[in-house]
Amino acid sequence: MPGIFVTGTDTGVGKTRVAVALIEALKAQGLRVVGMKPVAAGCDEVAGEWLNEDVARLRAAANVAAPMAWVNPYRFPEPIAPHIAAARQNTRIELAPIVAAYRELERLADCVVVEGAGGFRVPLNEAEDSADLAVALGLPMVLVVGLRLGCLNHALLSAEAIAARGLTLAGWVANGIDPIMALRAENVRALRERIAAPCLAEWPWLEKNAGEVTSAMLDLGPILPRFVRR
Ligand SMILES: Nc1ncnc2c1ncn2[C@@H]1O[C@H](COP(=O)(O)OP(=O)(O)OP(=O)(O)O)[C@@H](O)[C@H]1O
Ligand SMILES: C[C@H](N)[C@H](N)CCCCCC(=O)O
Ligand SMILES: [Mg+2]
Repeated sequence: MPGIFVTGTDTGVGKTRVAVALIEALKAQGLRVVGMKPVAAGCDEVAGEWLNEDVARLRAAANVAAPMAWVNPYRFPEPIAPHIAAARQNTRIELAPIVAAYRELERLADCVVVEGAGGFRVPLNEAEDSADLAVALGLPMVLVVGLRLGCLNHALLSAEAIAARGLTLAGWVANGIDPIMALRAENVRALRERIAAPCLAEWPWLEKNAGEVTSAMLDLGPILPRFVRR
């Protein structure tokens, strides 16, 4: 059964929010959904274990329980570039165990929502990057665009790179991460005119206490057929 790979124009652009919203929206369709964060850099120590906040949020949103080793095969304490974080722990991130963990999750659920680390070309080891992981998993992509000055270039480069790898951009989300961005609507329009894939959501800047996103905040319509059993 299929999954979806959530990437972004950068780190800190709202990928986890979108991944959680996708999980919520897919659950609302009656599907069994699990999240996956293959590589997480930046952990808190909880009861002697390293725990990453994104991983905790994806697990909390899922309606399928899965072992931590499958949901998050690689975790590193420092919130830094993953290949550097791995090297500093004398580890090398390998794609094969991630793909194997994904296959296990695929067996458990109707849909696996995978959140990448940072943007599409973030290195994972000296030779491979997040784009190679997306290709190895062969998943359709959702691109989260963090709306701020500079995002037009980052979004169009990301969309081009996704296409260049032969991957499908299933949709994108315009996420208002800058509360005082000038002419936000005009910028979103510029992206709508240039990105062929559907815009699944346009989110304003949300106050810290606005709570978690809900399934209602995402238009799953254009990508739902990918998640319905034939
Ligand atoms: N629409 C929004 N309005 C206000 N704040 C937002 C919005 N979207 C995301 N944020 C905030 O921006 C920060 C980054 O969001 P998030 O953690 O989802 O990004 P990310 O792309 O998953 O980052 P990472 O690369 O670390 O996984 C968080 O503090 C989040 O609450
Ligand atoms: C620590 C952070 N929140 C992410 N997990 C990793 C972001 C890596 C970005 C690397 C880069 O593009 O320069
Ligand atoms: Mg995240």
